[in-house]
Amino acid sequence: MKICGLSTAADVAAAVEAGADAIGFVLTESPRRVEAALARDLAAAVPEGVLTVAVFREEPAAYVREAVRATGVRAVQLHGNHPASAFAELSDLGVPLIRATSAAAAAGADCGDFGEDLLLLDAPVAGAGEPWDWSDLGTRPPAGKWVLAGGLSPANVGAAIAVARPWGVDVSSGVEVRRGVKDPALIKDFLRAARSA
Ligand SMILES: O=C(O)c1ccccc1NCC(=O)[C@H](O)[C@H](O)COP(=O)(O)O
Repeated sequence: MKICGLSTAADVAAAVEAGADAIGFVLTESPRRVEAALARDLAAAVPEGVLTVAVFREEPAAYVREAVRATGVRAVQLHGNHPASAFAELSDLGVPLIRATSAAAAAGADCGDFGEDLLLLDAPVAGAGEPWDWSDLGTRPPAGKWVLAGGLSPANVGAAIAVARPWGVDVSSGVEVRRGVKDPALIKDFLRAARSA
């Protein structure tokens, strides 16, 4: 269970306390973008058992590499149309690589096709809070570890898990009161609903 787009110490603490398995910091253009120095400080307060993830779109490998070094995050999530070589280029970082892609663009994809450690199937626009039709995934799931994202919320995550049977779930907009502003109560509700699904 990953909570993405965190930008304050209070929200990070709320996510950790409520049982998040992973926490995402957006280091690409977004209303949720955080500077590397802030991501470093927030990540430093996260216990080892919770995975910290740096989220990028199509920045060059050198930028990703430097951001990982500067922030100390323990996983990388790449959105966009990356070729397999982009993952190969980052494999020596020694952190899990997450391939985040629009499910529509990646029909029939399996985790590992591009050398990634985790496949994240998202809505066409990342971070927009738009649900999509994930019902087919229950009958034709990707092989390996995959995460459902895009328009999830405390209200729909239970039904989404029941239908799509993902390995994990990821949320951003659905635990916000407005774009970029998280609500600790919604984070708690989301994790409780996902856990009991
Ligand atoms: O959050 C963003 O603004 C963002 C911008 C660019 C690339 C990725 C971004 N977010 C990535 C995420 O992991 C989101 O949690 C995921 O797309 C689901 O978002 P939402 O539909 O808002 O729950």
